[in-house]
Amino acid sequence: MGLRQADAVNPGRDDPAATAGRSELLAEQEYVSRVYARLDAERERAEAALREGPAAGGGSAFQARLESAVATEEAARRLAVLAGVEHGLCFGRIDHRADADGPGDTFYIGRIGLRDENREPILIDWRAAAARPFYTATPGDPGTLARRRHLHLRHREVVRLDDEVFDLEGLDESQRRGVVGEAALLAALRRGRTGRMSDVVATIQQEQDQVIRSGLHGVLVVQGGPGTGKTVAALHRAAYLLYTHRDVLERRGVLVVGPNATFLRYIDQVLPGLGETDVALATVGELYPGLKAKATDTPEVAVIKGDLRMADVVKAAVHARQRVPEGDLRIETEGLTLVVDAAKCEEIRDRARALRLPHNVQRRRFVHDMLEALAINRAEQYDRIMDEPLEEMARDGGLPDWLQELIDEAADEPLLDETDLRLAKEALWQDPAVRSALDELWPELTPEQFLTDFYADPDALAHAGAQAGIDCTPLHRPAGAPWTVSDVPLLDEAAELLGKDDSAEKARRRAAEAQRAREELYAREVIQTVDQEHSERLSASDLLSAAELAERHHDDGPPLTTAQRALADREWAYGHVIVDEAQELSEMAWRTVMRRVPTRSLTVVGDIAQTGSAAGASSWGQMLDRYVPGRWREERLMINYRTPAAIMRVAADVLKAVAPDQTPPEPVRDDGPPPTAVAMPVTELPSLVRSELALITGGDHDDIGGAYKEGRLAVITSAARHAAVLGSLPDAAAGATPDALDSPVVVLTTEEAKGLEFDSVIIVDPSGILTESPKGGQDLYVALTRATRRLTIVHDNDLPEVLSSLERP
Ligand SMILES: Nc1ncnc2c1ncn2[C@@H]1O[C@H](COP(=O)(O)OP(=O)(O)OP(=O)(O)O)[C@@H](O)[C@H]1O
Repeated sequence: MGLRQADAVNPGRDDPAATAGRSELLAEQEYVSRVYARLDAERERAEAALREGPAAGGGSAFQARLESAVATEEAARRLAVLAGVEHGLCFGRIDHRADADGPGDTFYIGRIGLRDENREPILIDWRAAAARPFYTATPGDPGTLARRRHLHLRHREVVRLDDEVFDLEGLDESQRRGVVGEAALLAALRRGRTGRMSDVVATIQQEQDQVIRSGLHGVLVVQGGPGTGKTVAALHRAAYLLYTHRDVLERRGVLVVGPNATFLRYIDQVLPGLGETDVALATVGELYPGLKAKATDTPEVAVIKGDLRMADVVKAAVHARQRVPEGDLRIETEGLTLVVDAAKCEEIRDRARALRLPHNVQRRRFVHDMLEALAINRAEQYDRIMDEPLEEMARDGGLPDWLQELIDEAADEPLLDETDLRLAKEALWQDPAVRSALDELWPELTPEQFLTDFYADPDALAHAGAQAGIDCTPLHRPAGAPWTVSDVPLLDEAAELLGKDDSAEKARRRAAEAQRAREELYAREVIQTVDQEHSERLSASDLLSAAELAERHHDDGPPLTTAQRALADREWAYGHVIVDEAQELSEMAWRTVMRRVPTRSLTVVGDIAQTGSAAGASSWGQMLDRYVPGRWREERLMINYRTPAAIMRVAADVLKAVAPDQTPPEPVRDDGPPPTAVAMPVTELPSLVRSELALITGGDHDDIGGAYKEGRLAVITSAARHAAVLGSLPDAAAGATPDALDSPVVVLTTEEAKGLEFDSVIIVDPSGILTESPKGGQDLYVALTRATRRLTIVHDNDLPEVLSSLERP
């Protein structure tokens, strides 16, 4: 790992090393204060820009409004970035070795880059190439570094320094005396948990750095056991990619897909702390705009809904909504029976289908052709009615020559000319009987209506299932049932196949586009002007393209961020997508995700050994080869930063039993007490929870429902015991709700605990967890690896064999 614990600090007052340490601290404090002063100056400048808008100048009112929009957005964004980086702004320093040309360079590394009044860099952004040695140097391969220093800050005060000296020869005498501190990583890992993930920008490890800085293009799989920092590395990767490819990604956006809302809340502070405030976060259940599906299906139903064959099922079911009548179409209206014969109906349907457009767009052709057939039939019937008196006259004594001539002339003309036909069709479309007959045959459908109807119709389920070779009968459910997470990929599939009849919208947009093209040209000129006027600020063109600016100017109301606009648009194509806990996604969920990133620029983060969903992945190739055959690359993370070694040994026993081909990660921590197993009834949980809480929060708290800043405990239970556990801990938070993270004690199922971590974990009913799902072994492995400090297993004298190595008090 390349980390070396440095010498003990806090020696006596007269100790020369202590004196050197103090002066070193003072020197660093001076530098850090300068950096914060620059941050303050930048903030003041952004605030002033926000207050005052652009400097008054010539130009039209339109130009003034555009300038104001650019300046305001730039200032607001800059302010958000500057506010997010206050904590631990400057955390590192690297000293390059001196060489023949003179002393080596020194750089300070921070969350963002800053320059002094003379435009000289005083803080290097951690993502810049010049900062990379801070993360990659090891004692074995220090590159050109002589020393790496971690600066620990409390608010704006430098409280400790940790040094790793790679080359004592390369340091001068005063620098040698200044070697102080202990390894920063271990200090970071020992911190109490707060219910929110922190960034690790100061202590990124080499293998993680490789993941973070891997190229933008293609699919990168990050496979690693629990606690290896997959999530945290993926989030730093998002920040790195935005920094390095801002031109593409700021416009197209970056999406992070996580397993549930709690998890997203757990990670939502990491990116702002890294200076990135505009990344879209969503669960699979939120990928269909307008819906926040949280409910889950039974494993049997989830497996069916996640099966790739469901794409064919949806297609067959949409096809089944494009019907023709059993025989001829007959519609009673205006005292007539309008008729379109069966062959014509089929011809019309087939012609609409042949367009190979979405259902709702094809419907326009179907309706159009049907109305035409009906109009002609109506005209023919009227014609016959008109002809009847003439026929009678002809029978009774013949027609006068002039009338016969008129009739012969009319016979050569079509029954309806173009205008007659259009008017007739419009009139028929207003006729409720006609409209309902055509709606019945080829209805206009929203994805929600389509899927609701489909689930509620056993015949439709059986028919579409048979066509795709999968039994869909278990999907039957009444209309009005809540949407589940597994429904979302099916809604998305349906949305693709149904499409929207947006002809009216398109016409409006075409007119608007012409107007916008003119505005865009104008905006481009304004951007150039603003760039020149504020050249030392962030360039306006860095932030906004002319098209975007014109579009924003055009809209009323506050401008939306890229992330907001992307999340509201089902057809948005992201510049990069990160999928966390990706092993849980079904084949159908992958289809939904891939649709959102046509460039296939993805980071896929997960652990095949932790797959809990029966519809999830058993290998990465199973899910990815379909989209990028043989073209995805894999990085493996092997070190566990979360779980102490004693706990990890127990987890490894479980992994060996359920997935012998998987290797558990190597724990970096070897502290904390061994995990224990206690046989006791659930009713005794409160006293155990209380004593555990006292240990992780400092001993003076006894309020399970109160809020502590640090120290979190989770009770992870089988579904069978869930209600009983909750009953015995009425003050604890429950379930995967975002608020649960603020509570010191939370009760979770294994599914809900995925991706999270707690100082102390109590697992209730391990036998139940093992046996109640086909992936029970994986679920138990996940539960065992959530603890950062303490683990207790509560059982009913039925400890599974695989946990037999646990200590029993
Ligand atoms: N380089 C690092 N420096 C400090 N802390 C780290 C580092 N890497 C990981 N951690 C910490 O280790 C813990 C586990 O990280 P993370 O949740 O990203 O792991 P994971 O691989 O996603 O785990 P799981 O698969 O169990 O969800 C977190 O508290 C994280 O902050």
